[in-house]
Amino acid sequence: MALAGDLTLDLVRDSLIRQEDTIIFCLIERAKHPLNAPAYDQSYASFPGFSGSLLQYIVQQSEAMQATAGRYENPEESPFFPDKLPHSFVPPFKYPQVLHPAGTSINKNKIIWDMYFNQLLPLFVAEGDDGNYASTATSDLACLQALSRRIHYGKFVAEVKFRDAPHEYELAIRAKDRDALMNLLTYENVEQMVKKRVEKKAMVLGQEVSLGNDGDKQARFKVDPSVVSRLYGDWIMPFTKLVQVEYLLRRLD
Ligand SMILES: C=C(O[C@@H]1C=C(C(=O)O)C=C[C@H]1O)C(=O)O
Repeated sequence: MALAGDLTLDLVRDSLIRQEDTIIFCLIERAKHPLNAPAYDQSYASFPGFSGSLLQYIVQQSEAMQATAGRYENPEESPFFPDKLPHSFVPPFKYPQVLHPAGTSINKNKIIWDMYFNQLLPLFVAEGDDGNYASTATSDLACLQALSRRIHYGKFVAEVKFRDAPHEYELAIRAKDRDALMNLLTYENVEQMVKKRVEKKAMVLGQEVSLGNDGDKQARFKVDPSVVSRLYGDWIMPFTKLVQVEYLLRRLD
């Protein structure tokens, strides 16, 4: 969603809520396949002129192709391999200038990548190997992009919170007081609601749907709803808040 100048916290929250659906659908798609370890093994395949795993190959090549089609011109998008990107060939679109320009330099994709592969993936995919490595890596890319977009959306969250209470934020920014900024931007009640809502969405969006009588069937979900709640509580929201603090620290530059 492109945000106009009349950015409000409600609009920003609406976008975050819609992005929950995207993230859960992406996880459901990835969970179709087992772990498929060779996709992440550097020694499994060699691509001409490229060193890395099949997954890295798919991510870097896809990002490069999407960059030529203008994906990273949008301030809501952050690439995983920013050093390797070609220029866009499409006519520039006038995205509303909402963020302070220093926001562009914030990119937390390294910690998102590590969290996704080292912590999250083993929690929601089965062990095993079905050989579908290209499709698996494509699903991983979709998950990574959805998580990255959501977490970097913290820049917009921070901007709107700053505009709503500039004096309070300015004091903490000038004192470079990260703890004070964290306290100002944290809403515990919102976070509890988010965790409950994503757990419920994982149940609704990931349920088995059949035409028979479902009443006596044990509920089975394509992705464990408690994992989705944990993903938000342990990683997505803390990382989004980290983006918010880092953005605010640069907001008066
Ligand atoms: C995004 C917000 O800011 C903070 C971060 C949250 C998140 O990442 O979902 C939720 C609540 C706040 O603690 C918000 O207030 O909506």
